[in-house]
Amino acid sequence: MASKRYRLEWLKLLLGLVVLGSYLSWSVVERRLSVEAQEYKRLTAQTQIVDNYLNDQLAAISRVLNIVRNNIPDWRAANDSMAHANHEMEEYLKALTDVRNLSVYDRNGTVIASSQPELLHKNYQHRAYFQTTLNDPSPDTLHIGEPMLAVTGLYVFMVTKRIVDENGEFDGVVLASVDPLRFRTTLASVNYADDMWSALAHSKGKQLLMIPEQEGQRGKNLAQPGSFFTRHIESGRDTNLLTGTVYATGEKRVMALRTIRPSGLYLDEPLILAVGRDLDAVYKDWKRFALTRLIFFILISLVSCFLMYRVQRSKRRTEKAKRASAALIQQQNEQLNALNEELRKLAMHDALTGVANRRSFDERFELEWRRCRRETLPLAVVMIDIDYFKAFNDHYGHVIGDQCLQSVAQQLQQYSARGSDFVARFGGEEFICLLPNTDFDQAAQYAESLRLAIEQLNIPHASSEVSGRLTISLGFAVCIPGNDSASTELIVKADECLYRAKAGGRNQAVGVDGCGAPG
Ligand SMILES: Nc1nc2c(ncn2[C@@H]2O[C@H](COP(=O)(O)OP(=O)(O)OP(=O)(O)O)[C@@H](O)[C@H]2O)c(=O)[nH]1
Repeated sequence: MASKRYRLEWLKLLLGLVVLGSYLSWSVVERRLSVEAQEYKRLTAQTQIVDNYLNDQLAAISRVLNIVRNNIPDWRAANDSMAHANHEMEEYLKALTDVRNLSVYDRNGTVIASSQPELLHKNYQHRAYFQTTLNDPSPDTLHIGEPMLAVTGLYVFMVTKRIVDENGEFDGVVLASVDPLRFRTTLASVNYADDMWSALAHSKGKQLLMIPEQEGQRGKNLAQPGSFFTRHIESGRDTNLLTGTVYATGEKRVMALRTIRPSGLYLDEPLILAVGRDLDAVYKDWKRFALTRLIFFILISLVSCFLMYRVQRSKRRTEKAKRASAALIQQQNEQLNALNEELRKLAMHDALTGVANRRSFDERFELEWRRCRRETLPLAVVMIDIDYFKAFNDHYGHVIGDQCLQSVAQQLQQYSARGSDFVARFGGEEFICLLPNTDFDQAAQYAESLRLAIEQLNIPHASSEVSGRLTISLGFAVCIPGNDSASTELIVKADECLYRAKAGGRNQAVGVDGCGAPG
């Protein structure tokens, strides 16, 4: 029962810990989702900033290229070897912060005008950007050339537009050479944490710039299987939030990727922007949060289990002590009861002969007196005295005398076989028998049977004057009990009869019925 209660307590504790654990787990998951959502939101916002900036820049470049293209007929007509054109393009260049030079190529790829005079008359027909522009019939397309290593050792990319003559035929290329390093400040401005970097790549995969700059990153081809770049391109979406390993650096990152494709411009190849954070850094605080929750949970579990164990152990000990003391009390009670019983027996029995003592007789006599009075039944009292017992003692000694008393008592007890008959030692060598519901004749018969029974014991009594063996004299009285004072009278009468039996020669029984004379 107790162990069931203890098990129930453990079950309750376990249930409490499960609830607490669930709550803590939920709070940890919820915190992670919130961190994730917040980080994704911020990263997306950062790419938007760069997108806006590049939109403006590309739109400005497109507008300037259009202006240059529109001015070409006038510049040609001026017949000053495009000196005026070079000068104007230098002025336009000042408005374009990200552009290193503006040039005009004729249909054969030779520079006929440029903001950078040393490029004049050089031929770039073999360049991919020239060929791409040549092969695209649309004059509205803004061509974004693949990044290429410039003579300066820096990666640049060419933004070009096709020039057409009055017949719509290809007549050259207007070009802006864009220096991606000029985007450095903008890219750096979106890196709001130390672990961040942002990067810009051409849609064919070549990386233009990574901020903060890392060795060997510029010009790297990102179009590799499984790279963030490839996953973004393959998704077909303009924006993506991806986590995984960065192809270019091998770091674990969360990256926001965006295709830069300004509306209103007809770009043949967009730019791809990536802004990302180190995953460990993003979840650093969250990990600490999760760890503290875990430690808290483990501590609570350990402490509560330990306390439960201690409390139950102490309860068990108390219960055990209680049980032990209850058993002890019970044992002591039993001993006490046995002792009381012993005392009661001692108090009510004669120590030498084992039959009831005088006190016990008095109680019993009173009880039987009342009962017989109530039921109007006769009650007989027989007084028994051993003949010449003093002489017996003198002759055989007191030890044999005691044994003799025991034998007589036993014999009397045996001959008082009725359940209601009662034998007691009255004092010294005197015994008394109480016989309820016994009339005079029955009492006389009983007294005689006792006398004979003692005779039959055949106890030698060499000093007896009536016989060679032990004999007894008996006096009995019988009456139907009346008032209480008559009870003493009944015993007195039995004693008187005994006296008469002694006087009459001993070894005989003398009785009296009620208040009549002895018979
Ligand atoms: N051994 C022994 N003797 C006892 C005990 N109680 C009483 N007596 C003896 O019993 C004797 C009684 O003697 P008396 O009263 O003179 O009577 P009696 O010698 O029996 O003579 P009658 O009764 O006249 O036949 C005394 O000597 C007591 O000492 C007892 O417990 N043990």
